Amino acid sequence: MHTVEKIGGTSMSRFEELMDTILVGKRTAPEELYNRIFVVSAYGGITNYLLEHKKTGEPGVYARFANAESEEAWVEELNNVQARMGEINAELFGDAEFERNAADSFVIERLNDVRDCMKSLQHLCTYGHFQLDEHLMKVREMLASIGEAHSAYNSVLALRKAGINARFVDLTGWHMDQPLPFEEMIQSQFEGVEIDKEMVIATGYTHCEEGLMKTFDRGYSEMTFSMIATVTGAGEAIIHKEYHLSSADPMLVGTDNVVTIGATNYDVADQLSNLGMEAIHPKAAKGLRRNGVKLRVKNAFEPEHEGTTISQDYHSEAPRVEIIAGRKDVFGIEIFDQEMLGDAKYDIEISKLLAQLKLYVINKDADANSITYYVGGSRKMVNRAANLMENMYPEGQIRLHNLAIVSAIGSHMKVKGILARTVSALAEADINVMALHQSIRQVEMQCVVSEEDYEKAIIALHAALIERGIDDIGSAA
Ligand SMILES: Nc1ncnc2c1ncn2[C@@H]1O[C@H](COP(=O)(O)OP(=O)(O)O)[C@@H](O)[C@H]1O
Ligand SMILES: N[C@@H](CC(=O)OP(=O)(O)O)C(=O)O
Repeated sequence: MHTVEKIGGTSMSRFEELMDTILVGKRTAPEELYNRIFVVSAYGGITNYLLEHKKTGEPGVYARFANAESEEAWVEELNNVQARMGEINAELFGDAEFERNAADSFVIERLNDVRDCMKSLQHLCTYGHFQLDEHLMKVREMLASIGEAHSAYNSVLALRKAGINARFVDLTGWHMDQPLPFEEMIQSQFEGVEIDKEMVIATGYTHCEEGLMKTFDRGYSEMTFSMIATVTGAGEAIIHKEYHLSSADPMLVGTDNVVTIGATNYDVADQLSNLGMEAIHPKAAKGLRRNGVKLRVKNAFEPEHEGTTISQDYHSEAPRVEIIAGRKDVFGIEIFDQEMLGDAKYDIEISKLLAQLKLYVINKDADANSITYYVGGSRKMVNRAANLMENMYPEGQIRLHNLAIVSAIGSHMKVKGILARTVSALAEADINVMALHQSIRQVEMQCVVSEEDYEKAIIALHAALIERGIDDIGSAA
């Protein structure tokens, strides 16, 4: 039985180490090397430059093109991407002339194609019969796909150079006549692949009728990964990350202080992804669950470690907080209006507006005459939302706050006193809790703090709720 294994962008940026761990290492026998399909993401940061920064919304090539900035602005950004890709190729292949030339020519060709398409489109849209808006999604898809084509193609070059029978499965549909539905596209591209004799490196991007970005947006490589696992009937699906899935971000709390999560469930994974830390794309989990494919998250650089199994029915036996997660760069958009009392229209209209502006609502809270939306996105879009809200509700007062959300998450937290312990840990660290959310399901407790308190709050919560533990808290609520 084979496995399907996804390698995230952060890990792809440490490719040489991957060769020694999950890709080749000490494996020599075909049964050790093959029967593994790898699905790769673009190198860390590349999709941000091609589209826009995933968290801050800072514009990349796509955003500059879509915002109708001058041609120079997006062309310059595209040239920067080309230069960055060239640097990655140089770092990876150094003096290996054949591979380096092949890698450079590959990306230059694709970037030239997309540059030509975008210029032609811009020209076409100077005629009133053609509207840029109608074609933007295609441009977005095309640009995104280059990130994954680049990293997959390079991986095959490096593996072949090391004597591995590697095969490039290009799902980007470049020069394809007609897009196929998602599942069919994967089926067709895997026809004739001999997984027991070839190490497949597939692009995390799939060109398909539905539009991968349109349907799933960022983090889409996990959708490709999940579809490949179900279509090819994998025994196990593995996500390789830079660290073990840990009790908090090891970069923030320190690798020695965090503990590795041995097992968790999809509910916890969804809370993480709502905060932007994608243990697994929520929609990708669905396909795997339905088809009974086992899922595991592993540290790409510690291949011997079992990692974390994710299942539907895992629940911690003892009540405890399992993960401290959070998000910086959160904007609180607050509207106060005395007319609001008892009128549901405000919330409906503002939610619609925020969705139109593609601002991601992480959470919201309300009292009698105010609602605050906690959103992620670019400052520019948040300002636009605030201006539009001012026009919609001239009597209302709109305020923006720079915030962070810190959250304690667990599969079994329905116990008395746990919320009090969370809040007092922050108070003891001299952090003001500006808002607090706990839903009745009690899978997470979110504390809204000022942006500058983010790191301090994560460290304080981890120390109080995980390092010191909550053993003395017991009875179920
Ligand atoms: N609870 C956590 N466990 C592990 N890593 C975390 C956690 N929270 C945040 N991170 C951070 O996530 C970063 C990116 O992880 P990863 O998922 O490998 O990226 P990618 O999306 O590129 O696959 C890591 O560098 C780590 O600092
Ligand atoms: N590179 C894409 C797709 C993806 O899934 O990436 P990652 O596995 O690095 O989150 C993105 O940034 O959205």
